[in-house]
Amino acid sequence: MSFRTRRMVEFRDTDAAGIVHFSAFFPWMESAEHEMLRSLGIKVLPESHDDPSVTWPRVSVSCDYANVARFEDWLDIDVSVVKTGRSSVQYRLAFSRQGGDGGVIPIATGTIVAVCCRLRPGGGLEKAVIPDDIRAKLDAV
Ligand SMILES: CC(C)(COP(=O)(O)OP(=O)(O)OC[C@H]1O[C@@H](n2cnc3c(N)ncnc32)[C@H](O)[C@@H]1OP(=O)(O)O)[C@@H](O)C(=O)NCCC(=O)NCCSC(=O)c1cc(O)c2ccccc2c1O
Repeated sequence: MSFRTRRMVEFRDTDAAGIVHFSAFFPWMESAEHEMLRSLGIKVLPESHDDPSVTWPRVSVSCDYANVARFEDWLDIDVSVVKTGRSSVQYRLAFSRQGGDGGVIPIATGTIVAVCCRLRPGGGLEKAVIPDDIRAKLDAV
């Protein structure tokens, strides 16, 4: 199973060559991940340092590019959980668009590894085991 969302390519996402700049994919990857977490009822960020809920700093992010995308293209983003570890979760974010013939054109594939952490007073991060209820939700994606 995966979570699907969409983004339209805005003018600001494109470069002098008229195609989506490589860096534009990273905010889309992040906001698609957050949208998926919210859809599962998982808080993206604790409200305060006293809030016992967890936070998800990333330790690795990458993106591979297969085909170009252009201004006003609609991109489908399929978010899936590749694996959950003790504290880490690896997401795959597959970008694609519809071709003129109705086929699917792969555009890019991103990977994010986030680590479940609790916020320490003062703002430090402490790695934490992914809580069972959250793991069960993530493993279903
Ligand atoms: C996050 C840390 C506190 C972890 O510390 P520690 O060194 O103890 O971690 P480990 O080495 O034990 O690894 C934990 C866990 O992750 C796996 N892992 C680590 N590195 C990689 C990697 N490169 N690739 C793949 N996997 C990796 C490792 O195998 C372990 O897996 P287990 O499942 O076995 O436990 C510490 O690393 C730290 O503080 N790092 C800096 C984090 C940081 O500053 N990141 C950039 C900014 S974070 C950010 O931008 C951000 C964006 C968001 O969208 C957020 C959304 C919601 C909340 C927060 C967000 C956020 O902070």
